[in-house]
Amino acid sequence: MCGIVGIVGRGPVNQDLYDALTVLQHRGQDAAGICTCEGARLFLRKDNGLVRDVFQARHMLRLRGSMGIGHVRYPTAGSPSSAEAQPFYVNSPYGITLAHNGNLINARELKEDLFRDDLRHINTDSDSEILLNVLAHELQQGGKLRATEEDLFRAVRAVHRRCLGAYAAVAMITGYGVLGFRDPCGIRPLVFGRRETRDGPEFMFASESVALDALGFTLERDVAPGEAVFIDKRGRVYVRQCAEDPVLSPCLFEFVYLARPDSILDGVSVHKARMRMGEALAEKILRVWPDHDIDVVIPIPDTSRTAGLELAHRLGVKYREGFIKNRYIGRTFIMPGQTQRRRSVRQKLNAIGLEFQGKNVLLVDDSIVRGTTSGEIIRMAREAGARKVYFASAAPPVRHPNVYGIDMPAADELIAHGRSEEEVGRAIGADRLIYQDLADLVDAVRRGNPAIPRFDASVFDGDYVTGGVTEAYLRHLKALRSDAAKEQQRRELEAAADPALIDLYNVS
Ligand SMILES: O=P(O)(O)OC[C@H]1O[C@H](OP(=O)(O)OP(=O)(O)O)[C@H](O)[C@@H]1O
Ligand SMILES: NC(=O)CC[C@H](N)C(=O)O
Ligand SMILES: [Mg+2]
Repeated sequence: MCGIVGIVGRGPVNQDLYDALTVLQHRGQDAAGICTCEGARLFLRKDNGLVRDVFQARHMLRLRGSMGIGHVRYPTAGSPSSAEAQPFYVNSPYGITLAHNGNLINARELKEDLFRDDLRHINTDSDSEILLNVLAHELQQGGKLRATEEDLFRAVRAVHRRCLGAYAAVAMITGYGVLGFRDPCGIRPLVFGRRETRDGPEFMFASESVALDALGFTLERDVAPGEAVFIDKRGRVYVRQCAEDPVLSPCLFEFVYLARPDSILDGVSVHKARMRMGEALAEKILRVWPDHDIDVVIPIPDTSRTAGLELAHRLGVKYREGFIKNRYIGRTFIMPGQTQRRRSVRQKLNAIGLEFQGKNVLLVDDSIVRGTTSGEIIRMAREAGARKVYFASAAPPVRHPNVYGIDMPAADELIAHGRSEEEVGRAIGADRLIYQDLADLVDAVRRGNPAIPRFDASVFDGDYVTGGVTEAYLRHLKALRSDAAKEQQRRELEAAADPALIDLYNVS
């Protein structure tokens, strides 16, 4: 996932965009970018790094204008080069910049079509640059000097016809306004909100509602799957359903891990959904292991805390914070390489010995993906003197690659791939491992909004809601993005004398 934001304001928006990105930092730690618009002029600053490192005071001063978009990146396509940081820009027509969360499955075919039929050059390996150019091409088809909102909606309709995969996006049309749209399955989240000022209302799009809260915007609603919402620079809002058969199918993993607990996505409070996950997991433990001998429940910070607390409560067992997290180390799962992830777990978490000594502990995590965290943490619990180390996961086994914006490209990097639950338990070194059932996980989320017709649960069940995910595609993805392939990319980038950024003039 990545985090995206777009604001149409009444005064300068640079600080608000910056603040919103810091609140969305948990969705992407690799690169950050902001593009603002003043009159007919765009200002862009993007680079690799955390938000606080990418934007210095001198950049902020130059990001002028009362509308803009921003992005924090967690790459799922292309390379980690700063040239693939977002927003992306294309000059024709109108000067469009775009920030994207998700992943296009048919990026290869689209790139070929853009080159052969649409005569468009794509300069990077990022699927987001492709999405932008499809949108731009379709807008250009209108052949007008100035686009209307109808032209924008027509272009989004064509994007839906051509693009396959997950895309929640914000696009800024220079001097005109900001457009937010979501793929027909609504896999990745996108909300918009409003803030009243003396000069009139201001509007904001964001991946998660928490960014609206932080900036004093009131959540209006989620952008519906397939829908496009356009806010022009005067603050007029235009809304249109642009997909023929939209079916809301949000990614379950957003609720398990990706989103912040204080967000509300598609009407579901992430915090409450995680509490229900903990309850359901406790019920399962009581069902399959009624005579358990668990002395204490210990969550693995941060994400599993909410589920862990409820689980302990329902089991009637003590809950203790046995691991302390170094608050200056980010999320390990979304780090780019396995060596870095493994090292970071040890640096990030430290055990408080007395919570473990001589006890049978149940460690709880929200999910086990590559098994980096669980394996390391179980070792730490034993070193701290635990007698028995049990492990519970608030999500079912992750056995299939993700193709919709989470960087899990190769099945064989997932610890549960090709392994039974018992085998995973042995592989991570647990005395017993309990996984949530998929039906219980779905129920825990759906109870927050019973109107959600289905979820993308592909990492658990291998059923990809958009269709079109072939064996050949999965092989292609693995070849491009396995840990080994990424390591190679990283080395090549480092070796390049000047990984120059060929893009819109970048504020330096
Ligand atoms: O099996 P793995 O491949 O290790 O992935 C799963 C772990 O990674 C995530 O934690 P992370 O450190 O990213 O973030 P958090 O602090 O939000 O829990 C997640 O919460 C699990 O703990
Ligand atoms: N995680 C995401 O949403 C990634 C967006 C886009 N595919 C990129 O790699 O930059
Ligand atoms: Mg974690």
